[in-house]
Amino acid sequence: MDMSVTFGDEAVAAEASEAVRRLAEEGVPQALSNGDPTLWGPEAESEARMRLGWLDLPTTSRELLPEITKLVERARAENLEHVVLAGMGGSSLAPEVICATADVPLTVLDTTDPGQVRRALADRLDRTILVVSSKSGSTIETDSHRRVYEKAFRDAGIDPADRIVVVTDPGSPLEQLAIESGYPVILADPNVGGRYSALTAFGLVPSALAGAEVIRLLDDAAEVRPRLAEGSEANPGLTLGAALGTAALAGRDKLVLEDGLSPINGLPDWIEQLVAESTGKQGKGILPVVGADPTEAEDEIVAGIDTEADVQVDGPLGAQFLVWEYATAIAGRLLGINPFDQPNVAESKENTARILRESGDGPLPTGTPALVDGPVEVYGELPAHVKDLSGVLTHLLEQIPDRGYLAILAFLDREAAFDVPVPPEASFEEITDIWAAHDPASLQGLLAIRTDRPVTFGWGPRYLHSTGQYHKGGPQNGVFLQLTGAVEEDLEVPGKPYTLGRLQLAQALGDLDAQRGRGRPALRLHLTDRKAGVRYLLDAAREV
Ligand SMILES: O=P(O)(O)OC[C@H]1O[C@H](O)[C@H](O)[C@@H](O)[C@@H]1O
Repeated sequence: MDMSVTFGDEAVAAEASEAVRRLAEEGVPQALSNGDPTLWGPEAESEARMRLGWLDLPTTSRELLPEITKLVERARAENLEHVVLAGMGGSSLAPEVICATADVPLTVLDTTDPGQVRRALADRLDRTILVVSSKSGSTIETDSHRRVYEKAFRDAGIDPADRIVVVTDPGSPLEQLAIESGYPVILADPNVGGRYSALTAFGLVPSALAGAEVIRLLDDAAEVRPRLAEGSEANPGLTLGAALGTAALAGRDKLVLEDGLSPINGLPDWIEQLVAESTGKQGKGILPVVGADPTEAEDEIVAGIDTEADVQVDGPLGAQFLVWEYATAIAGRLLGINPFDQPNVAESKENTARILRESGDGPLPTGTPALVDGPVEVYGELPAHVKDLSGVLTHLLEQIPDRGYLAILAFLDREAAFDVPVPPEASFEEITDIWAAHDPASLQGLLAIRTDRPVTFGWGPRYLHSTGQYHKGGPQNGVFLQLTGAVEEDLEVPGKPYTLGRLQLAQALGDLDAQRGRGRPALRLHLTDRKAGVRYLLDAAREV
């Protein structure tokens, strides 16, 4: 299957074609293909100089294959069939889509929800292999997962050194720890940023362990690679980047991502991080909208993966990764931003660290609820006429400005809905209905039909490493609805003064501080009983 970018929207096609011509005249496609770090201006140059390694990965990553094969053979020989990946953002989003597309099971831990981590721990610990992936080697969630698993392995009489594999950058504190602990380390290419790292060790190692055929990804990427030097619409990365960039400049800066019934499963979540973190800064950016239907709003453009849309991007997964990365770099140039930094991500992390530090052993600074409706407490400022939960939701929707959006950010257990018992004779449709009725993510669809503005949904803290950059650094027209929940059974983080549940709440509060500090409307709904709270909230949304 060949990589292609085609258009269902003539206006987008015409703008893109004109921009392709201009960019070609300026020599941009050739320069990008050659790894020229000057394409994003003098301020971005030093960062870009060490962030363009992704262009060579279809060739350079092949060096990893013998090492990966050895790891896979060892895991097979020891019957380690449950592959758990601890990694945030760029360190887990690519393996998630690679494994979903290959239809091989991978348990991804990119959460601080104690229930979700407990579920992973309870699943075949005796046959678990844990991949600890972190480029920086200092990400708090990933560090916590490693600590939790080390203890669990030891408690079960298993040597962690037999079960933990580390993927990190050379020289990181995690590399050092791995060496000291006797964990095998696969070093990733340091000249590739996290969200561009799908075809590095970060994408390949966990995916191969889970059973995906990773060489195919490199072969498919290698096949499209020569076209990325071309100065014409035969260059799919140039065409896609020109379309995204010119559409955003013309005001169509909400990018609805659809993968329909495509054989590629879940790529929009990966694109979401790439596009949001790369472009959402200096008050500019492209907002990816995943999991929602197009609204036909004027500021929207729809991209389809192997699916008819304004811009349709067809091709195999390995080539898609490379083409979207190239396109994002092109769109970044057109928008006049540095697509390789994430200047606002640290802010929420710092807020969280401060909140944990200042609260010591005492309660976290949650404040007092402005309203309590059933199992839901509402934190934040509310006008006097708002008396119940559906009033709260209506109030939030009314606050979305022109060209703005609502972001639902759920610091909850992403898998909890699937634990709900289903009758043994239930049909597939009945089962999915039961799940949806217990899934906080259903709130996105329920609120989306009550506004003509985009509604996004992100799981916390996962989104902090993805759209969180856009929410803080992009155009300031977001309205934020946070969901948190009471913790029934918490989990210690060995060697740390916080539990996972405490960390999770501190992360929510830290990001809320960042949004409120910018004057954005932001409310936190706290579910004092999670299961009842989700149902109550979804019912309230139906009444809006
Ligand atoms: O791989 P790590 O260093 O643990 O980083 C994981 C993620 O964390 C940060 O928040 C960055 O903004 C992301 O781009 C990155 O993918």
